[in-house]
Amino acid sequence: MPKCNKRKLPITVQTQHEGPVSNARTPSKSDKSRKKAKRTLIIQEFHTLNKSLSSIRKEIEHLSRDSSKANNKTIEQLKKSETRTLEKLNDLGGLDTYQKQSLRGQSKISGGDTSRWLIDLLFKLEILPLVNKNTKKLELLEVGALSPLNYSKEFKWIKPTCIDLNSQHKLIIECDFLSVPLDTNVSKQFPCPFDIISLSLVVNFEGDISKRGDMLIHAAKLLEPRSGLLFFVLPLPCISNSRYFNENKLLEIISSLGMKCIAKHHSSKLAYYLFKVEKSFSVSEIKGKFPKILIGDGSKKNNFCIKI
Ligand SMILES: C[S@@+](CC[C@H](N)C(=O)[O-])C[C@H]1O[C@@H](n2cnc3c(N)ncnc32)[C@H](O)[C@@H]1O
Repeated sequence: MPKCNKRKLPITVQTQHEGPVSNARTPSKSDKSRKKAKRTLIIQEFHTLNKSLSSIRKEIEHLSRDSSKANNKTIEQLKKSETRTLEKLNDLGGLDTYQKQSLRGQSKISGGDTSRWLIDLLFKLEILPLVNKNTKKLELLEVGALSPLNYSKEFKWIKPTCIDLNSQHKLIIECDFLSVPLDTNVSKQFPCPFDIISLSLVVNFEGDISKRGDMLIHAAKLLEPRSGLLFFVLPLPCISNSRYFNENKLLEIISSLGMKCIAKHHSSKLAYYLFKVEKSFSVSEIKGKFPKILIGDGSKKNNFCIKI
């Protein structure tokens, strides 16, 4: 059974332990908010460094195609920046620490485990519960799973396949979503097509804007034709405050991938969507249709984008 190709992690993973936990007293409210602020800072810093690393590596790749002297000098400088960025990521504790901080903060920072929004919706849409005992369980692919138990209350109806670039549990398959094979015969680990794919706070984690587009394309291809559901969550500022992206652009991309939005919700921090597959699409027809172009400028805006 071919194993899913592991993507090289951008960092040498090195776990940093938090300071000793004192049992002497119950943590006060200010202790908790200090910890929460620290967690948020680590997560934000990790995202920023990860994004810089992606841009630096893309630039090196681009310049390496032309081996002029001037380019060689710039490449050398870029490689130094790459090393410095990797060192900073290492100092933060790497992807492992980022994930542990994200997991601890899942209920607070993300405003709750996002899977609960999906589950409530599946009940509202009468997709759950599965009333007929003989009905096959829903095959769900959870990408970027920090715990294999997010759907434990629904195990009688839902069969999750959990993956992550850096697995935190033996039930989470360590692999890159983009290498999940489309054909079940290639690997029994992945029972595609899937009824549901969860891309919750994963696409914004990827620093390369073209790979973000590739993730949406891959999700659309892996879903059950005409009924598959894509659960998609982004931090709200990605669609509400970006120079290059907004909800209209997201929905245009989704529509060109043959899907339509059947539900959405904006919390104070996150934008939740449920997209449903309606028809097939051709990758060659949509490639190049969604470039990075300025939608609206402003000093307080961010640069989030998804490119196809
Ligand atoms: C913010 S964290 C976890 C998000 C979690 N799903 C949630 O909703 O709270 C993002 C996770 O996505 C994982 N990830 C990012 N890109 C991935 C990819 N291409 N394949 C698999 N996992 C990926 C990262 O390793 C990280 O653990």
